[in-house]
Amino acid sequence: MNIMTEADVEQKLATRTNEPSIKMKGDKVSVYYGEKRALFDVDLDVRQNQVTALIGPSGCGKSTFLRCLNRMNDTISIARVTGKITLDDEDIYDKNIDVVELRARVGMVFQKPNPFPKSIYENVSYGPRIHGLAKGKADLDRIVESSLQKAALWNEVKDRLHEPGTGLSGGQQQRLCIARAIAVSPEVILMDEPCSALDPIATAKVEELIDELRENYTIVIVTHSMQQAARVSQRTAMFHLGYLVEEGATDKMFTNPDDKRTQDYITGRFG
Ligand SMILES: Nc1ncnc2c1ncn2[C@@H]1O[C@H](COP(=O)(O)OP(=O)(O)OP(=O)(O)O)[C@@H](O)[C@H]1O
Repeated sequence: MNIMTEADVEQKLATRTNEPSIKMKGDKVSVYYGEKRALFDVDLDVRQNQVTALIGPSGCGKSTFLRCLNRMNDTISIARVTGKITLDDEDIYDKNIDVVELRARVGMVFQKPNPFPKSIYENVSYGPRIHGLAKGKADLDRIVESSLQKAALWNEVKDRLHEPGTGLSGGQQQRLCIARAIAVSPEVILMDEPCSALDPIATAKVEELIDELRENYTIVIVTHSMQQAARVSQRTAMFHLGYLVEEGATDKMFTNPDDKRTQDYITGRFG
């Protein structure tokens, strides 16, 4: 007998309604930092090949939720996560999950560009090397080039691959960090305010890149900029005081949200 899994059913329903399928699913996710509870029973789906923006006032739990998606909260000793998070229907908090492999499948780009103090080439080739993804030097060269191409940085750095990554401009460094994330062929890319340290021109470039990356990756982005959320995302999730207030199509969230708190936040009444 052919038994359908929950993911099969979702895929079927998604096809029928023309909705992208669900890549990651948060089910009653709560996070505690010691005694303090930072997230309260968050149910949130992340759809395949879409950009999901997490918005809300400072301290509402956006980054905390983002870090749950690749178990970065494991690195914070006082953090405790409850509830369930799946990636393609697989529980990422299961004891058999290899966290290093999970973080290759669900990559992360941080607020401040953080290239290693190594060459541009080494920044991008490090991940594929330690994950054994290249079959020799030529293959590694190919991965480095294609990752830099996909991060829209190749033309600017192809003649200086062996110079330090830290010598690039802020915007270039952030695209280098995106290339580094892409190099291990992730399925999901998490971005925590990736443009907050960039000037408007570099920000526009990264936003354009995010839109292109959506074709091949699923993206979740934390942003303080309402304009950015509206420009780059298809879905928006609004957080407030550790609760998910509402989630929906970005167009609707910015024109006709259901919750007054969303309305107040997007119109700049608080936050
Ligand atoms: N490492 C930590 N240790 C203790 N408390 C933390 C830690 N990280 C976050 N918190 C607390 O958890 C709550 C949610 O923080 P979080 O950084 O997730 O919010 P945020 O919405 O991303 O905020 P911001 O927009 O300011 O970055 C806050 O009250 C914060 O002080």
